[in-house]
Amino acid sequence: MTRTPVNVTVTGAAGQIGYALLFRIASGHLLGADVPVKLRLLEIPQGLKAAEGTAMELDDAAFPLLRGIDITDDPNVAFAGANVALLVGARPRTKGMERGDLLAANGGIFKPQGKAINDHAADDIKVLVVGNPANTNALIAQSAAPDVPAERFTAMTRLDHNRAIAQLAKKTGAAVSDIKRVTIWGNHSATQYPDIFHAEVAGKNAAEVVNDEQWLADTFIPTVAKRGAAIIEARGASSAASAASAALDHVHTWVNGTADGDWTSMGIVSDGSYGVPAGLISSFPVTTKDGSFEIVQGLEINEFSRPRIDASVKELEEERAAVRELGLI
Ligand SMILES: NC(=O)C1=CN([C@@H]2O[C@H](COP(=O)(O)OP(=O)(O)OC[C@H]3O[C@@H](n4cnc5c(N)ncnc54)[C@H](O)[C@@H]3O)[C@@H](O)[C@H]2O)C=CC1
Ligand SMILES: O=C([O-])CC(=O)C(=O)O
Repeated sequence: MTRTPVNVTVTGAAGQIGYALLFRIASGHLLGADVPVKLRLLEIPQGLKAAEGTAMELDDAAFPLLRGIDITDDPNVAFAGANVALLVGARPRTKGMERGDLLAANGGIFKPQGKAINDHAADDIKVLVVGNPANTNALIAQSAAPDVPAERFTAMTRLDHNRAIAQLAKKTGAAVSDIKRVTIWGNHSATQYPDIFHAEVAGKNAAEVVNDEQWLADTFIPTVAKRGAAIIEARGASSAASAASAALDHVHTWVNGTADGDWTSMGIVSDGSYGVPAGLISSFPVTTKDGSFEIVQGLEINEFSRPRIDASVKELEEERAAVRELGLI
């Protein structure tokens, strides 16, 4: 194989998502089965030993696509020449803690990382922020990287998107693969709005197939929006393998494109579409092609959806005000 390896930087590499993520990146699930990768693992000093253990296991798996692993606690080294950066390292939410509580704890991590990306990453860098609060952490990193096009900084709502597909498939008895055009709007938090009014189940409008607004309001939306908390309650730890899987989906779709007739959900810098104030990193329906994406335009937002989108966007505005106050943007 003559292809130049793609440099993939993963922060929080010794954490539980990192452990579920790295082996699948190395086996080709991030970029494709024919794309060699070099991994850069960024950890805090206390995490370096565990990251070294994971790197030993990666060696032991003898992945043909894996062309090297570097481990460091220096963001300037970790992001040097990076083509893809997965910003996972952060403090996970624990029982009873809301994402707002995490702003101050995690915000400080993302500013220096954004600056290191600005100064050292490759020109085609694509960034996915997974660490919570993901949208606002992405905003902090993006604000610290004025030389990188703002649209290269994205936040993960693909797990919410996938959760919404799974719940809709269960309700309708359809296969997951028959569900298209689900949208997550707003923040990756309990205020997010999973929207099925434009979605399809086996080619039919999903809201019409379900035909049960009470189920939408009282079951579907809260189940999807609070799924993270439900997993923590059940598992005693936050989602890890499903989060890793969604991170792979997010980047794979960004790089390789959405299927015809379908779209995905990504937290991206708003251009003002759908009344979301420009500059906020908010989740939208997007199509992707050749490594770039566009917001799906022209969707009618009905009376059920409008206040729900607005509520999540308001929360994002509050988070932005809070990190401004903390001097993080
Ligand atoms: N956007 C989403 O859909 C989801 C986001 N998450 C978030 O992902 C993040 C990671 O989750 P887990 O892997 O379960 O947490 P974890 O606690 O198992 O691992 C986090 C790792 O990050 C490392 N770390 C902390 N600060 C760092 C820094 N400045 N640089 C590099 N590494 C650093 C820690 O040492 C630790 O190894 C959490 O914020 C969690 O809330 C989790 C699930 C879904
Ligand atoms: O709720 C959490 O802290 C983890 C998370 O983001 C999710 O599972 O969606």
